[in-house]
Amino acid sequence: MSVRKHENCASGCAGLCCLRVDGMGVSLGDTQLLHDVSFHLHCGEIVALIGPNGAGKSSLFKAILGQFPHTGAINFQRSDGKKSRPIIGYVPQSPAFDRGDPVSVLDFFAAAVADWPVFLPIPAKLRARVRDCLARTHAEGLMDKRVGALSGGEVQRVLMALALEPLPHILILDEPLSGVDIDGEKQLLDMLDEIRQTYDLSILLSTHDFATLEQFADKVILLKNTVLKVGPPAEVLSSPEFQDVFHLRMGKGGR
Ligand SMILES: Nc1ncnc2c1ncn2[C@@H]1O[C@H](COP(=O)(O)OP(=O)(O)OP(=O)(O)O)[C@@H](O)[C@H]1O
Repeated sequence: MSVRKHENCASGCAGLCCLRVDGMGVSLGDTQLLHDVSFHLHCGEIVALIGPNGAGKSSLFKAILGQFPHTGAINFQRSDGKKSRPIIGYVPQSPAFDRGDPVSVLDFFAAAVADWPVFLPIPAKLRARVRDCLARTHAEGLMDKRVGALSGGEVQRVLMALALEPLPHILILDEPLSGVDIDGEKQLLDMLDEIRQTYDLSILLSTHDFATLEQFADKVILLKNTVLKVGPPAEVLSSPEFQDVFHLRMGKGGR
């Protein structure tokens, strides 16, 4: 299922490792949010991070982004085998625009990618660049819409387009499916698959929507302050760890 074009990755993980987290811990003040977190994100993979509220999913993302201090190691393996800082595209949890916000998607995007003041007319060249960026997530038709008038799915497509400029090595999405209806969810998941194939990047996302995991995720990480289980969706969803964390009582016949 995965598109793995980085055959030349030098070492570890059968030469396909993209992001490697080893024994990572995160503490804020006296509170330890994460401990002994280890996992690999392979090139071209879509990996879903699941866990109950407060499990530390957003904190894990923030540590990878360098926003939270951490212990342990977070390494990125480039396709030429060297270690370096990756470009990471990030869409935070529940970003919302004020419903009355008069700023257009074009204005918002131009301000974000080119520091262009919203009160100045946007030159044709910048407009074309914004259109091209939005086209990566099929959101170019939203360019002249007010950001406050976007649906949940449309907000995600615009913010994902922003996270893809410049094209990152890793795309991190914090609960991209929340606030998105069933049709929008299908569109977003199809788009994620298209993005990873087109741009050859790895995607790490958190979700509480377990029903769709088998459709799109190559691998699932079950987190509750540490990694409890990693594996293909079906394996994690049927694991005792998953049942314990979500207080499920399964009969002998499973589901
Ligand atoms: N900046 C912060 N300062 C102090 N505690 C924090 C901070 N950010 C998160 N926490 C705490 O860390 C714990 C993990 O929070 P986090 O947001 O990472 O969990 P989560 O798995 O993303 O939860 P949810 O599924 O509800 O979004 C929570 O108890 C939270 O209160």
